[in-house]
Amino acid sequence: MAPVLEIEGLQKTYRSRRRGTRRALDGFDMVVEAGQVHGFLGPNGSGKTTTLRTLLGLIRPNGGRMAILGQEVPAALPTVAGQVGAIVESPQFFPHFTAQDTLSLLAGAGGVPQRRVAEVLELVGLRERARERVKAYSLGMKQRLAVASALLKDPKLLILDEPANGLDPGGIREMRSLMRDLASSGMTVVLSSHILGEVQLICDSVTIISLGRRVAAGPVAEVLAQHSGNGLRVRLEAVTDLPTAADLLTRSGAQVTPVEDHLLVYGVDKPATVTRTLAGADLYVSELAPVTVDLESVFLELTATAPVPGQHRQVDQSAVVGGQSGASSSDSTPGGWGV
Ligand SMILES: Nc1ncnc2c1ncn2[C@@H]1O[C@H](COP(=O)(O)OP(=O)(O)OP(=O)(O)O)[C@@H](O)[C@H]1O
Repeated sequence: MAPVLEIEGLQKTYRSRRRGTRRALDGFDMVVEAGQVHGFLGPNGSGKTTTLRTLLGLIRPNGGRMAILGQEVPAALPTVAGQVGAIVESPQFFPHFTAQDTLSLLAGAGGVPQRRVAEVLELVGLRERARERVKAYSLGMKQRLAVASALLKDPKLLILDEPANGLDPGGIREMRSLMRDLASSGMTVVLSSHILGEVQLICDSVTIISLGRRVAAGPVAEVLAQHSGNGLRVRLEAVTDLPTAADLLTRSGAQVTPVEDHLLVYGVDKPATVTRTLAGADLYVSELAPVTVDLESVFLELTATAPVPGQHRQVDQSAVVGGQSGASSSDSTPGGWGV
């Protein structure tokens, strides 16, 4: 079966008189298989929104190819649009409309049966507040309404840019179970997020983008395993023996980093090498465990965005190409992608 989403070698360069030429996507690749919840991760300015907007036909790319549900886009967008629900950037709603009216209007415009309105209000937890005006909604309630609008047409592919934005912890948990339920019902969900602990809990697979290029992709467990580095955490019965142990292991060829009450040991062929080396010097191991990494540390390593003490990281990830281009920035189409 063809992947639900396929992007190959996507290029996007923004040109503007004032800001010059900036490369936002530099040969970006992404594949999402059916029925997955897929996390799309990257630092600020790395090209996530540009990718999603390009995919939805809101921006013209400079190169590469994209396919949704096996059909090349943007050419096939009129055919596949009915099967894609998306929220990219905060959608704007009429403040004086209620959620019920907003969704009824969108359903009417999109040829969706009105009974679906009640279904999606229930799904996102807004049923009891559906008859209040949107202007009285909190940020999290507006976010739920946005998700409801993207779900109206019961899409095969749901694309959400920062769906947990503004949600309280309970809301984040509800959004997590909603995403999982949608995926179990056969929907494919692509979500961009900066809440990496959440992504690790929700997502089956991830793509990490940095500087407009893919730097990691695959099932979450595989991405974590590839970056665990086969390290070992070593504790000894006596903390005072740690310097001696570090010295011994280093001399046997391992890379050793002392961390408070234990050692991180890399570059040994098997755990038994550590125990044998240390036992030979009457040093006894009280704990020997593989170093586990989380998505956040993999992300920080791959995107080189870990905080450095005393430095203020500058946010922009995209590369400036040459100087002022003189070309106009007319390649962006305004508008959203509701029903
Ligand atoms: N319309 C535009 N004109 C010029 N440059 C743009 C435009 N839109 C985005 N960019 C630039 O392209 C780069 C990628 O931006 P993009 O919005 O895709 O990043 P992002 O990964 O979604 O970031 P964030 O996590 O902050 O939402 C940034 O340097 C941004 O300033």
